[in-house]
Amino acid sequence: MPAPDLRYLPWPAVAADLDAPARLRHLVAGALRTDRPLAAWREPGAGHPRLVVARSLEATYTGLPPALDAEAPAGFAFFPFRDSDHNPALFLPADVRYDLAHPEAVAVAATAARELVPLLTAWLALPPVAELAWHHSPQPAPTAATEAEYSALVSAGVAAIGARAVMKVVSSRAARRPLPAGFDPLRAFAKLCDKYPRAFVSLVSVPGVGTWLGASPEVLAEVTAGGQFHTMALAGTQPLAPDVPPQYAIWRQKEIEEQALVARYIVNCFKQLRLREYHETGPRTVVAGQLLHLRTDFEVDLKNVPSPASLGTDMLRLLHPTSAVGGMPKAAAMAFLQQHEGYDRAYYSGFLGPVNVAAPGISGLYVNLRCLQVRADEAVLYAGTGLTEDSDPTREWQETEMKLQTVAAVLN
Ligand SMILES: C=C(O[C@@H]1C=C(C(=O)O)C=C[C@H]1O)C(=O)O
Repeated sequence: MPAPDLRYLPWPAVAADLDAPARLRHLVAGALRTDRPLAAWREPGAGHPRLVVARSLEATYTGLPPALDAEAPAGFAFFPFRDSDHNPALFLPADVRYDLAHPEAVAVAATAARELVPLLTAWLALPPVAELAWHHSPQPAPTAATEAEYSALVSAGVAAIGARAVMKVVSSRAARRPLPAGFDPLRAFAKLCDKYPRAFVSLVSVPGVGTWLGASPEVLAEVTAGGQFHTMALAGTQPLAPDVPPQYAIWRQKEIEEQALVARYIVNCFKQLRLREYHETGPRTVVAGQLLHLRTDFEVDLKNVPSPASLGTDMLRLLHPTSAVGGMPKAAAMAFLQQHEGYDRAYYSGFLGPVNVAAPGISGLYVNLRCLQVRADEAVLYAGTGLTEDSDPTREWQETEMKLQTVAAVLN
């Protein structure tokens, strides 16, 4: 159904014969050429991706996490682990939208139509280009930890837990890999969509910030068409064994405790909001690419809560960064990471996703995991592991190696 606040532009002659993905490329080329921020994503289980292009970089700067209610502006949130000048919190207003399920037109927000329709008409009329000029971060590439360095970080984490400075902390590292010749982020995005149908697959490119690709298994805060709020406690990792059905996976005490801490953290957030009416399902074993995790789902029927419009917003502000990516207690874990981790996570383990794009009142924010940053001549990949008192540095290194494989699939 056409929305009243959108104008639909038909494709000009140069794009008339292009198929839906080629039209996506054509729009992305125009956005990159005119230095506009863009985000493409494919929701878990969805058949088609969507794209938003923001009218300008300035329009994307936001000091706060997005509001998750039907009245809030439509757009795509791209939030760092820690908000800073280098890694600003962004919200790309959905000024230009393209849904590959409806490839016949491009939608422009009525509020931006006067400025954007003439510009968009001009870029869409240009001939399609072969090479796209992706945005790269001006920051130096982060230091990639060696196995010895990562082991020292894990040992420091275990010592901090032993000394009762923290209960849980999630250490992480960056890994640098050369980009294969002719690496094409849009093709990599399509490959991630095919390979990981149950992941939230994303490609974000913002001037002065850079280009990020990912396939996340973890919902941070979701508000569905049926009026449900959903979040999850995801933790514990083991490789998917080829001949063992996931429901037969056996978990060690360490993983069970680690995941239970994340679940408890979510319950505490509900308590802070004095919310008692929620459904908890799990923990159960779920598949994420070549890995298994333990997951508990939390569902709230927004019809049954006193302030349905603000629950999503309030929960998002309490949840990020969850103990699945930071630790517990939150402040102590964040202080530990700041002091010991030794690199800038940037947008890794932040969150991202659409707000009110599919329709007002529908949002899906995911934790930015299993992701990489595309730089001019290399990719930076990120992975972390939840530590408890029993963590073993060699195993934790291997776990990060396994997690890196998810997104490294596009570098082969
Ligand atoms: C931190 C990451 O993953 C998180 C940590 C997990 C763990 O410690 O087992 C599992 C899933 C995620 O919540 C990552 O993928 O980098």
